Amino acid sequence: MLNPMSNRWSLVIPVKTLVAAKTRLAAATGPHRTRLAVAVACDTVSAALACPLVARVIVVTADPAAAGPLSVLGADVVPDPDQGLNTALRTGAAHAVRVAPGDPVGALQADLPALRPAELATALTAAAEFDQAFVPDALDVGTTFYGVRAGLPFTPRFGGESRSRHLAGGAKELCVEGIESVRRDVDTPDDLRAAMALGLGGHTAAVVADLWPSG
Ligand SMILES: Nc1nc2c(ncn2[C@@H]2O[C@H](COP(=O)(O)OP(=O)(O)OP(=O)(O)O)[C@@H](O)[C@H]2O)c(=O)[nH]1
Ligand SMILES: C=C(OP(=O)(O)O)C(=O)O
Repeated sequence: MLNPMSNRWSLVIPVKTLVAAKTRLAAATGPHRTRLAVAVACDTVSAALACPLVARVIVVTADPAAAGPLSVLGADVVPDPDQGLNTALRTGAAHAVRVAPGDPVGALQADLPALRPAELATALTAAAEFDQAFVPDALDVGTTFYGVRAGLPFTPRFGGESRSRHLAGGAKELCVEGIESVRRDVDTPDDLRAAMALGLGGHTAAVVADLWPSG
């Protein structure tokens, strides 16, 4: 049964098969690339689970090397049908609706290693005011969060320049202060430096310390 009063979210976090992940960081990370990808996902999932407005995190992945550590952290893991990012997100959302039909459903990128639970709570509180809403990435080109009210169609349009597609799809762009860590996705070495300036989570900080011991 729908619970229109629920303000706790089901969050779907997609994690790509590690052998194909974080390719834009390959030159900077060498053999540590997949380790970094897992660490970044672990920090994202840990921060999401620590957010008081998050009821559950559903990770969608086909990769057992990601599924293991993320389920230990407390995420539910759903198999990825391997038909692209938005299909993975819809699969996770369908699981969320089966488990908790009265809760709003959001999609959060897995590459937010500086994510702060309180900043995620600010974004989720703002999102709850709208039927569908999204948070643009730090460059105002992509998207880091997309969410819908309970019972409404979940239509993510992630991939590349997704900010404009989410706008065109009628989602409200959330322009709120104090959500820098929600917007700070990491795809390139410059992104990683920017996330370091915000403050990395412990998993990612440990890999970065091994990569660049002199800081
Ligand atoms: N489950 C799942 N997650 C995906 C898929 N494609 C992308 N993702 C996730 O979506 C987010 C954005 O992914 P991308 O930017 O396309 O890929 P990336 O691995 O982060 O980086 P690049 O290899 O440099 O493009 C990350 O959280 C990925 O783990 C997919 O097909 N399935
Ligand atoms: C998938 C996306 O981002 P990126 O490829 O930059 O991680 C997106 O912003 O929709």
